[in-house]
Amino acid sequence: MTQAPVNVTVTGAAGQIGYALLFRIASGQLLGQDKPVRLRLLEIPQAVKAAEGTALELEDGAFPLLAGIDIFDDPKQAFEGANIALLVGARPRTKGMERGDLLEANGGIFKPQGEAINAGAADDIKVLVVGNPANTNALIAKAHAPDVPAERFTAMTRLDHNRAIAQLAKKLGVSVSDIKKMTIWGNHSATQYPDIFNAEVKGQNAAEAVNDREWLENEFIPRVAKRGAEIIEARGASSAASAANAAIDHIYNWVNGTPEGDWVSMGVPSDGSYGVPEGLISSFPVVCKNGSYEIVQGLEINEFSRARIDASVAELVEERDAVTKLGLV
Ligand SMILES: NC(=O)C1=CN([C@@H]2O[C@H](COP(=O)(O)OP(=O)(O)OC[C@H]3O[C@@H](n4cnc5c(N)ncnc54)[C@H](O)[C@@H]3O)[C@@H](O)[C@H]2O)C=CC1
Ligand SMILES: O=C([O-])CC(=O)C(=O)O
Repeated sequence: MTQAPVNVTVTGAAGQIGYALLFRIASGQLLGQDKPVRLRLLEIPQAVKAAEGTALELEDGAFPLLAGIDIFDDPKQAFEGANIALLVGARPRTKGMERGDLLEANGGIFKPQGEAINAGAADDIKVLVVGNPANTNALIAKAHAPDVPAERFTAMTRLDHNRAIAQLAKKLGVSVSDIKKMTIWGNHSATQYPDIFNAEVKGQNAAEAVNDREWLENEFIPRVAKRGAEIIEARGASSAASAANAAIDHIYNWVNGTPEGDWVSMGVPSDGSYGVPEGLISSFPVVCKNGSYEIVQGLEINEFSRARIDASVAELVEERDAVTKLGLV
């Protein structure tokens, strides 16, 4: 081992994403093959035993980069010294639950977690919220961590980004690595907007390469935006390994940078770019370098894109207003 272990806190560690995620973190895929990690797992008391079972399996992996595993049911302890926090555990929507109930139940999780991050995380903390509704949960956590720079709170739209690349590659019969500069705008929800007007395929504009408005509007956009539901329908459970994969991609790029000539999508606090109200956690194209990110500036937004970005951002404003009313931000 070449350096001190990085503390990685993972919430919802006993869940299905947690099971797919932890082994990849332990194997060095989250941060890089030269970076040892110490896992700090947070679960609700009823699920601590299951998390302990996963920890036994992690031990059995004999991962050279895994420096230790601690399991907690108290957020204050779990986030102590955290350098990276993956907030996966959330309250899922259950039958008969209204949107307001869901936001309130998640407020009960993300408020104390934000406070715990504020109180005890390391100065270089980077937070990724995966648990849904991811953008607004990130907004709640950020609101309760006033001492942490706001830009350290991000929400996951990388799964949507990866889904969009895969669908576009399939349509054009090219490799996923031929596609660059994909963007997801807005909320991680069915209103999200996957933008191919600014994407490139082998250096050519992707919208021109596709040249099929009917496919774009009626297949590609709804397919990507509703892919979560399609997976649930097929699998009987929501995306787990692909979500874990996207979380790995998100943090890996944030820490190690994005490749030259490309960008990724991240839900980040808006600085007002592209008319998105400041402070909202919305998905943007970002370039990462030296452990930080910047929103890509100067992209052309045509009328078609503008209407879709505005619709998704309007939904984010509604969610923010709802949690403001509940006193959660
Ligand atoms: N942003 C994205 O692209 C995606 C987000 N998701 C979301 O990720 C979340 C997790 O998904 P799964 O792992 O499939 O769910 P799961 O239900 O299998 O696991 C969630 C785990 O979180 C734990 N948990 C609940 N409250 C907690 C708390 N206060 N502190 C710590 N742990 C807590 C539960 O005990 C459970 O073990 C869900 O909200 C899901 O909707 C899923 C796929 C993609
Ligand atoms: O749709 C869901 O419940 C899970 C999710 O966020 C996704 O797969 O994008």
